Amino acid sequence: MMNKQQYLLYFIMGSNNTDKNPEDALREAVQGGITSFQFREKGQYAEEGPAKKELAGRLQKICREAGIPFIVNDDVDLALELGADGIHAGQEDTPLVDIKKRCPSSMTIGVSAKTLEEAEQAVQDGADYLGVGPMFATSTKEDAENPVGPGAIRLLRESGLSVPIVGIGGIDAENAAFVMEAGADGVSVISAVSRADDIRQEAERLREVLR
Ligand SMILES: Cc1ncc(COP(=O)(O)OP(=O)(O)O)c(N)n1
Ligand SMILES: Cc1nc(C(=O)O)sc1CCOP(=O)(O)O
Ligand SMILES: [Mg+2]
Repeated sequence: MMNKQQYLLYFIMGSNNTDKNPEDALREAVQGGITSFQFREKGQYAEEGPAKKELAGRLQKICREAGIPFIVNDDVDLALELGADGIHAGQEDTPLVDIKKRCPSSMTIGVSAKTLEEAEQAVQDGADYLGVGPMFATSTKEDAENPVGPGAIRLLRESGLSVPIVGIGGIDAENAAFVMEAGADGVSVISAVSRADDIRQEAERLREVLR
């Protein structure tokens, strides 16, 4: 199970989120201080089948060696086959109750929520953390909704939710503080880190803001 500190800088990446070799990109992000990683292999040119599993295994190994939780996006079968540390599911993905039936209790289960109703339902169904977004405009997720802003996290906290929360969507070193001030335990980022010229330096810059 992930501890609260591990949500601080939650990096997400698939092979199409970087022009670099994904293993090199992840290694650089680890050196820069990311605290957890989600394998999100989807969209154009995404690997599938055995190639997806092999890539996931190579990235999982890097996380293991660094002592960083390795979370799989959407794909419960892959998470179980690899013995991942967790799984993240959106509102349109495998229902949380089904994930809970299949996965060991040691696995961290994250759920996307952008409204109080979705968040309360997810917590009631046993989510270990919530991913709330988009905080800001993003072009990384093709089907992203309109930004809900850090206010969405503030609302969840004011409503009494104490579950770990990460903000996601359009977050970078310039705006991450607004997400934390709203009550988040951490930020989830893709492009701010994966597309940086110097991935290690950008992760370090984010860690500076988050500390
Ligand atoms: C930490 C975190 N929060 C939210 C999401 C988004 O999940 P979802 O809505 O299922 O969208 P996809 O990522 O599957 O496109 C996430 N992946 N991680
Ligand atoms: C994967 C994802 N989920 C979102 C949500 O709002 O649930 S926004 C998003 C994309 C995050 O990428 P970037 O950091 O490059 O904006
Ligand atoms: Mg999903």
